[in-house]
Amino acid sequence: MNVQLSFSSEAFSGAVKVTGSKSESNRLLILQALFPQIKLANLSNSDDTRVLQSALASKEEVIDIHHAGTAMRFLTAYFATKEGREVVLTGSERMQERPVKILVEALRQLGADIQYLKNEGFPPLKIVGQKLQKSEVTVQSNISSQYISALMLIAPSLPHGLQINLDGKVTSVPYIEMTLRFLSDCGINGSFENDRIVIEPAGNIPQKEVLIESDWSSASYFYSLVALSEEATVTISSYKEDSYQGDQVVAGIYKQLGVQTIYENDILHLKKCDFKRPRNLVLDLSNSPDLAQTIAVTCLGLGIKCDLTGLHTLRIKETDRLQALKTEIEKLGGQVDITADSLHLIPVENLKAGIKIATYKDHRMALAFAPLALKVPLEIEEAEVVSKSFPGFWNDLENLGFSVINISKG
Ligand SMILES: O=C(O)C1=C[C@@H](OP(=O)(O)O)[C@@H](O)[C@H](O)C1
Ligand SMILES: C=C(OP(=O)(O)O)C(=O)O
Repeated sequence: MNVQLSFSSEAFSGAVKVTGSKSESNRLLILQALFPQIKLANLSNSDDTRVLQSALASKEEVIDIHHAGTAMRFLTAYFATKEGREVVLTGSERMQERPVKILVEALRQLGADIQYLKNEGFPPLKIVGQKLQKSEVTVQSNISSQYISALMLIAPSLPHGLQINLDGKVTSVPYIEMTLRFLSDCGINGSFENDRIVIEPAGNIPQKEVLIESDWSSASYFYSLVALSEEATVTISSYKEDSYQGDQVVAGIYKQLGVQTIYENDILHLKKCDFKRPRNLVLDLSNSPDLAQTIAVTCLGLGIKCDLTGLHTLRIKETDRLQALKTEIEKLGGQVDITADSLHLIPVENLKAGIKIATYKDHRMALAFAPLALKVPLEIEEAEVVSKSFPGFWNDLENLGFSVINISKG
């Protein structure tokens, strides 16, 4: 499905209920599988959460988690501890190119039995569950925090808990902190100081209901919409000021781009306001990599230069996001230079109209470029990709007054 997007006016208002955070949901589903006394509310309706949930319920030998990176990494650790269970964990073509070796090596240090079925270091994996007895592991920490969260999530179920020694500069730190906070909320003691994480074995975990906050990465697309509008107020729910999600920094970043955030109970009011246009927006996004595409596209739409650094993880996500951004922004007339870990954008005064944006099976390409329709009509290819994190997105855009026309490919 391709969609043609346009907007008749640059002024709009409306309210949107955003689904639960997929990062929070996927951590809590693993914890719930280990400790069934945990109950969850406002679970994400994203594909990535659905595949994880059905994988946990599955009795099949082959489990396909499609494009879901957290599901791949968290389930690798989870099944490695399931004594007596044998599974083959596989995923989409792209998932079979996303590295998992660091995690597999770490689990093997603990005594896990995991074999690569195709290419060394990549899914599919054959996992034969074992009783893991060791209590200390060293893991390379500059490639993906998901490996570390995966180890932390199984840690309380190990007989002696786990000490995780982090080797190298730690990336995507807020996601590790989120994992630690949920462990603590569930009554599990742990600490994360410098290059060491310690998680104690779970004692008697009390009954616990956890309310999952809505997704801040998804919220970023509404920040972009408001920033690109002439005048807009969008109300999104359900959020909290003391979020566990690192992508909450979007509120501070978009303040510089003319979006005011007002917290009212669990509702966020995003309001277009006067602002002093930065000449060049300079940001290190190593703690919030999923915001990079949103911010680059907003800057393109506002005609603001930007220098984004800390993007070393972007090349191994759903697609090579640095290359994908460069290709699509250049189609619209902008100029982009990329390195292994940075992106430099020089915007263009008049964006080219009617461009087809390719999405490379990456939900965030579709989600990030859609708000640009406030500035120029455009087409998003394979628009259904948004369901990886945000299935209701196109409906929500229509409710805000966008014209979203489903057209056939070509
Ligand atoms: O733990 C998580 O929920 C995530 C961690 C991040 O990945 P990396 O640590 O690989 O950057 C992020 O990009 C991803 O969308 C979700
Ligand atoms: C990188 C992402 O997800 P994952 O790594 O879990 O596939 C994402 O949602 O942007």
